[in-house]
Amino acid sequence: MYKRVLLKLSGEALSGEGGKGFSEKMLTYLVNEIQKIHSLNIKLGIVIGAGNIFRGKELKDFRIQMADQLGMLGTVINSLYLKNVFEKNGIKSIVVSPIVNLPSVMPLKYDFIEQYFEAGYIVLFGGGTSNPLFTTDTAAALRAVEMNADILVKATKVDGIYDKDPKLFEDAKKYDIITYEQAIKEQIKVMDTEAFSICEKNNLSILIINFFKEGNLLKAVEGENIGTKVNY
Ligand SMILES: Nc1ncnc2c1ncn2[C@@H]1O[C@H](COP(=O)(O)OP(=O)(O)O)[C@@H](O)[C@H]1O
Ligand SMILES: O=c1ccn([C@@H]2O[C@H](COP(=O)(O)OP(=O)(O)O)[C@@H](O)[C@H]2O)c(=O)[nH]1
Repeated sequence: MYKRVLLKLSGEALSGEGGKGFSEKMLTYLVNEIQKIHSLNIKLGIVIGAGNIFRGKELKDFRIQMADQLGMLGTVINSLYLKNVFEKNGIKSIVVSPIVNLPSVMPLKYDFIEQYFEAGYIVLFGGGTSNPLFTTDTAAALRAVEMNADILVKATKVDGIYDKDPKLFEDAKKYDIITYEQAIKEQIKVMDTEAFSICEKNNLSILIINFFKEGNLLKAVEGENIGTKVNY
């Protein structure tokens, strides 16, 4: 079983696949999935995207630098939203972010983060990398290395990495394991090259799983053979 986990969730984990905003049904599902792993006493960090609010590249009339700042703020909104939902369900969490100064957002300080983990809090890392032109996949890689995670779990909408996009090609074949070298060479789109590269350089594996299949998150954390593992 993994003991220190960084979980990357798409903003769509809050809205449902392809949706915008927040869905009660999805939030209930998410809390149930998180509760299953939280009870295992693992140190859990979460990076949440903002696809349910803004993705920079979707804002066509904006300069990308501006659009991406909206996206980053969206990740803080989602983190705070999630903190409140967790609180209502008896799960302790704390939002940390380098990009905003709000009463419920703590600064990103390594020593404090360790203390939050020790005290049983889930740490929600908001604000992405704090730079435009990146995505929350890269932020997840960065925070995973910073929190010394033993796995980065990207919980997304496909069952793992395939030889081609499974949403477009019915005959796509799934890999159980793939190396970073292969993932980068084949330009696998399920995660950014920057994220692959950060994890490779820091000897951290990534596990890609389908978030929308009940029980998958628990299986992933328990080390079951699901999804696709990207190894260094
Ligand atoms: N080779 C591939 N294997 C798996 N998924 C792929 C591949 N190429 C493209 N994709 C697409 O990547 C998507 C997941 O990436 P992304 O949209 O960035 O997820 P998220 O919003 O969870 O960060 C999947 O929905 C899938 O359609
Ligand atoms: O380091 C970062 C992380 C995110 N973003 C912006 O925030 C948006 C939301 O993140 P992402 O697209 O990764 O969300 P997801 O698809 O995971 O919901 C991105 O599209 C970018 O516009 C950014 O500029 N820098």
